Amino acid sequence: MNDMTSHPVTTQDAAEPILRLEGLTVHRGAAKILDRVSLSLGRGETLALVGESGAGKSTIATALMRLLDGARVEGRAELDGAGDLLALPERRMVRLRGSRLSMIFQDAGSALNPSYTVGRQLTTTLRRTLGLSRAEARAKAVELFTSVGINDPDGRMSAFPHQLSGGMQQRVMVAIALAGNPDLLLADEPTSALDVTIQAQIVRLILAQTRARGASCIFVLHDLALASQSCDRIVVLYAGQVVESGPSREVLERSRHPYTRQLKSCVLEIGSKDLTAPEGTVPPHSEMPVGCRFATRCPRALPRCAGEAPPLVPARDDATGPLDHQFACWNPE
Ligand SMILES: Nc1ncnc2c1ncn2[C@@H]1O[C@H](COP(=O)(O)OP(=O)(O)OP(=O)(O)O)[C@@H](O)[C@H]1O
Repeated sequence: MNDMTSHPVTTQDAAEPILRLEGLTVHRGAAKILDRVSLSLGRGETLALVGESGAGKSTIATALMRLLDGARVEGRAELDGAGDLLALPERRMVRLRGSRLSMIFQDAGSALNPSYTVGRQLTTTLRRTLGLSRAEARAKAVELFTSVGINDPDGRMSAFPHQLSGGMQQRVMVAIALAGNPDLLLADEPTSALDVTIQAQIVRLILAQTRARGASCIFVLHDLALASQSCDRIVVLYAGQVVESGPSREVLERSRHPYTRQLKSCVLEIGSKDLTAPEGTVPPHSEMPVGCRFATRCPRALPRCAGEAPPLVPARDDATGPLDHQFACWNPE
């Protein structure tokens, strides 16, 4: 089993937030896919979004990139020095994508363009984001391929995506995401399409490269053990709402929300991989309770929980800010 406590606790005095997300709400028709999600990310910090399938993790990342289609989005996402990502004109977003913020998608095989060599896809990004000449972009591409662990980087420049393994394709995606020196990386379960043996390597690679550049990263993961080992902070989502958040070690060792406890016990029982969901199912959007959304599955539910949604509150009396440990529960552990 993984050592879930090995990662250092990040302090709240981490630098000024690079991202402040406030009240992100996403509607699809009558369904509220995300409900007032707020989080802060310090410069150079790594944050994991954790929760079962359907919790809304990918929706947060995609909303930040402004790549959600067919959804109504409310809230603010203040990226330091750039303004509110949710309100900027599209032409500003086009410039920011790849240069200030980049996304690494779940399945590199479908995110890469099958018709162009991977070298061309990387050099195109380098030329667009850094304004390099053709020769400069090629040299930089080889350097980037080397830094993400691609063997024979020069030779691989002329490979098409289908000629590479899944792990290599994801390394190419990482190189493309890093090309414009973004200060915020969004990694959406970047290893879900890969063999278990390759998954940890890719997660480590992304975090090492993020840290080496002093960038920040939001990692979408559903493996709580991997999240706590690798990221500074954790945000636990349930049915589109934040139920607990804070420094990884605190959230893990002093979990207050019964759902976090259940996620944790699943990991402890099963080992680090293959997280199965806690017992029961998330209510469908059409039947979402008005009170705590977890109440229908919660072993500690009180009559109050069904009718009144609990607010996020600090886990400790001496808590001072949004980077502290917080939870939303009327009857915490
Ligand atoms: N394009 C879409 N059209 C309609 N509903 C969608 C769409 N994309 C996501 N949803 C719904 O939004 C909710 C949140 O989905 P999302 O993919 O963000 O969850 P997730 O936590 O990332 O799950 P997973 O781990 O399975 O990727 C789900 O109920 C999903 O069915």
